[in-house]
Amino acid sequence: MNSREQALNILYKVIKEQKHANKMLNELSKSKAMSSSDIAFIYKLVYGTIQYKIYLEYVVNKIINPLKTDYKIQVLLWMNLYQIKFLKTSIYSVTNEAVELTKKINSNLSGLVNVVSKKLQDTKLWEVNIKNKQNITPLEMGFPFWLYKQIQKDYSTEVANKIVNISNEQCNFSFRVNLKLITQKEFEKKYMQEWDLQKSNIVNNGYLTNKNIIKTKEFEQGLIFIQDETSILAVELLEVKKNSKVLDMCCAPGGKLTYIATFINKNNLVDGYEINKSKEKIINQNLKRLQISNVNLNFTSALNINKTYNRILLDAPCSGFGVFKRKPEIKLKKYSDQEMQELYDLQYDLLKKAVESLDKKGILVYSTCTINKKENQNQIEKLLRSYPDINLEYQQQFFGFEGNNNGFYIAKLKK
Ligand SMILES: C[S@@+](CC[C@H](N)C(=O)[O-])C[C@H]1O[C@@H](n2cnc3c(N)ncnc32)[C@H](O)[C@@H]1O
Repeated sequence: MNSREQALNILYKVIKEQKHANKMLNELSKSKAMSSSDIAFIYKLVYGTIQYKIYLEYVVNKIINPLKTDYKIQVLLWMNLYQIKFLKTSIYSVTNEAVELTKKINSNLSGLVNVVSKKLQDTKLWEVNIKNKQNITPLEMGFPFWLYKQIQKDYSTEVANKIVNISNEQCNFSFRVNLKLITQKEFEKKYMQEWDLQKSNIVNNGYLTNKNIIKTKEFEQGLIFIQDETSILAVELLEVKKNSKVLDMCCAPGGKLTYIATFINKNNLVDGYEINKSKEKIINQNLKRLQISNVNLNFTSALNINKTYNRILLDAPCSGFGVFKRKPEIKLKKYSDQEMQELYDLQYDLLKKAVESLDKKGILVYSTCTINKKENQNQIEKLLRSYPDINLEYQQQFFGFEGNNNGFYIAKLKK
């Protein structure tokens, strides 16, 4: 199977069947079935087509009837337009490859794909002509109108425009040092210059780099852990001490759990809860690589907790509308009202459980990777109204344009 066919199959599964792109791409890359340059090309085709899918579909629909065209062929045409417009691939190679691919899907359609692909090079066709001028940029950036409107309503047009404009950028690559194995001082002495690192402005243990650190022996040996600065911040705000009694209520895949564990004594265990047992493997892989053993994992709902703690992290399940840069398929996700309501209810039930499990003078950090006010500020406001013994010490909505990061929300509360 060649690169374009692989990309098309992955795209179809992501768009039609809501599968996760990064999971399939990682598996493909691990299988070593293709060269690293082919893999890089597939990543580009898949992520780029998803990022701009809404726009690509709009343009392609000017020349085909979507109701009468096989869906896989439509995905192929979106991928073709992405290559022509954004990768500047020659029309000759795009069309030829697409026709060959179509023969495998339905040879009757190869004539149509040939004609449509050639038409897609017409730059007039690429123009966006819609009545609502405010929606032109969101459409050009492949950003869903409903989400643009929601952000405008929650914050402002300026914030919404800034989010749209950066939504297809590659975000900063950041990591933290595994304090279990090496101090920051030792690490910096050895790697600061060699890896051309920049220290984070918002956390103590955070570094930005352009180096592909996943391929280094230091990554394999567990000296570093790739993590957004905002996720690192959520843990640092917990002020974990050596003998703190710590609970991580929603812990898979263990990014924050493994950081918490480095602040407490070796024989002090951090309790991690995770409802999804299928994530046990990935948590254990992270624990093993980072050589961390002072955790006590529980695969059940955090709503079943019946102990108290003086440090609680609730990194809640959320809509994810903050991580378009890393997971562009989030742009294509539309939850029903009922699904959203269930999510709000679960988040609030978990928050209530967290407050009820928190000792006096204890610290609770609530975080999500979304920019949706109803999952963030509104939940905390409601909590503060219901629990007068809880104080808000810090609250920040990161939108993702401040330091080329992802959208993230953090609230730090004290009893
Ligand atoms: C945002 S992720 C957590 C990420 C994790 N804290 C990290 O830093 O690696 C939210 C997790 O909550 C889990 N979850 C959802 N409902 C839960 C519940 N009732 N109890 C415990 N975990 C739950 C999900 O399966 C998901 O793995």
